[in-house]
Amino acid sequence: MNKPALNKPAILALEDGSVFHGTAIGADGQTSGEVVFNTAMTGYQEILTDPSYTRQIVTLTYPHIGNTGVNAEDVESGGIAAAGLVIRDLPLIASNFRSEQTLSDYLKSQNVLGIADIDTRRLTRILRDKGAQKGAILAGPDAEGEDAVERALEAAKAFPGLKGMDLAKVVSCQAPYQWSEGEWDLGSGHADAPQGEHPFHVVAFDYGIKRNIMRMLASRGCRLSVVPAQTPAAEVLAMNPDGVFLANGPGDPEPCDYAIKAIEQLLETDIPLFGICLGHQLLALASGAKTVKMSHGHHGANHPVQDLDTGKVMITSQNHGFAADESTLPATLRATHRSLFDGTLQGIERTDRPAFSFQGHPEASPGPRDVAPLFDRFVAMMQARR
Ligand SMILES: NC(=O)CC[C@H](N)C(=O)O
Repeated sequence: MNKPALNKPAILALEDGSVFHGTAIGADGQTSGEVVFNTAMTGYQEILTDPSYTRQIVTLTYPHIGNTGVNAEDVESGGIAAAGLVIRDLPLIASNFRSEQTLSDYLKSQNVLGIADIDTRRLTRILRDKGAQKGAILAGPDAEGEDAVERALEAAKAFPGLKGMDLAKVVSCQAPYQWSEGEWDLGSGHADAPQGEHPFHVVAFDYGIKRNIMRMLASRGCRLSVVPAQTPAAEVLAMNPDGVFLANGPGDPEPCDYAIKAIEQLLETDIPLFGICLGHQLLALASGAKTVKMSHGHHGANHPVQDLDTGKVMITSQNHGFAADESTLPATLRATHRSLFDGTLQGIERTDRPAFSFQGHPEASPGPRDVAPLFDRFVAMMQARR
């Protein structure tokens, strides 16, 4: 059974003074972070393990979360990265042929807090109207006692906020590694992708990289060397890459000066560059544009994004709270995509060399695949340079 037997209390408090009382479904204790809502109807496991959610507490607008349990194959990184989970209802039973553990047990085993049985519609309306909020969850014994609400509110207000926070270097790998696993398949799972005689050597900066991005590159004939976020450009060039990939990642892109400097230097070469999410924002910054903090960001799996050249609309998965500011693009950058929700810049390319980037990202197995052609484009750029 999924339901906590003892109905342990949990409290969620926001910086604006809002308080929600619910049930603890994960670890006991206290957590704080920026509270954001995600509108995806599926993929809670990919969301929780996306390193870009570091220091964020995620509430899912879809009411039933946990139905399909969790499994070892669908993780996007080594474990849960989100600072906490907020849901309406945890179903009684987790049922799926791939399920290995319940969501509740998974949260507990990773020492991550979760709160259920709260009005996530009320919460989402607050976040939509006031913007992402600093927040805190208290769960279990911490949520008991007369002063529990006061402590929760204090913890919420004490969170410093993500603006100015450099988290890429915090979540990045500490040493380089190789990646060869390809995209998931029902029969073979995550087998190593077959590589031709001359695979493209891609050096990927790990700012908080999601595994499925690496899989999509590997499945397109790339041999990946993943390097820590603070690796200098000279070290990357010494690895003789066919292309360089700039990963997604958490936090504010602006303070990542080491990354911006390395990208500036790589932009002086003719090596193709491809960036996603944080990597997109860093390419913009390294090219002379600016980034801004959005009010509640984009977090979901069905965001329409328009290709400005063809007019075609892609359905994309999104998770970002910062954005490259289109009004600051220098002459060397061209806008290629925009959000059809709110007009936010979603894609750019350099006009003077092979480099481009995109704000949305690919999800693991069930997610939208409209971004796949961007990966093909990167491979075509590397092919053209050979
Ligand atoms: N998914 C990402 O890479 C997010 C980038 C950045 N941390 C943001 O919130 O905008």
